[in-house]
Amino acid sequence: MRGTCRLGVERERLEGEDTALFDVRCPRDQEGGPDVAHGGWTAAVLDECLGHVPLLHRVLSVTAELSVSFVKPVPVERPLEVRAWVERRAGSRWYIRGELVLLPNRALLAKASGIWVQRDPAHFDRHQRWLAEQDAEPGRGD
Ligand SMILES: CCCCCCCCCC(=O)SCCNC(=O)CCNC(=O)[C@H](O)C(C)(C)COP(=O)(O)OP(=O)(O)OC[C@H]1O[C@@H](n2cnc3c(N)ncnc32)[C@H](O)[C@@H]1OP(=O)(O)O
Repeated sequence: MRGTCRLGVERERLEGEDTALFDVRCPRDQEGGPDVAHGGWTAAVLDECLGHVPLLHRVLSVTAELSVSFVKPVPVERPLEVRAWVERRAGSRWYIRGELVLLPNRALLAKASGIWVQRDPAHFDRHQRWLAEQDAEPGRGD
């Protein structure tokens, strides 16, 4: 699959059944320090890539948990790669891990693990109904 996104994911592909690879480049406007990515970009791109693994299996899911280790500063505007793989599945829960590396040497820059929960397409309609209830009953809080 080819395309671009605002996070700088340029290409994604499955490698075997349970691993996906993504060509990534941190855009200059995601800079958090001189020539290095903001940590929020690193977390977001790992969320995006790891969360695409269920989608590549035609499963709609949302992030329930995400843990990121920032190993080294991430340079902007350099070719990077995210590798994401399924560690295990339990019912509707996908336990996924991933790594962000600098090409061409594959130096490890960040790693992540998280849980994605399968949802049906009504997930966002359900959210809108919940939001309408919140608006109708300000102060309820649940
Ligand atoms: C249809 C999918 C389309 C996929 C493509 C878009 C990908 C988007 C990728 C993302 O950006 S995900 C964004 C970051 N993640 C989230 O927004 C997830 C927010 N959390 C949840 O929706 C739930 O906590 C979660 C589904 C992860 C938990 O599922 P569980 O099975 O562990 O718990 P449960 O279903 O009991 O839901 C926990 C609470 O969330 C509530 N909930 C679940 N789905 C909801 C919903 N759709 N709208 C409103 N509330 C919802 C649920 O009622 C309950 O509330 P209470 O504790 O008050 O009882």
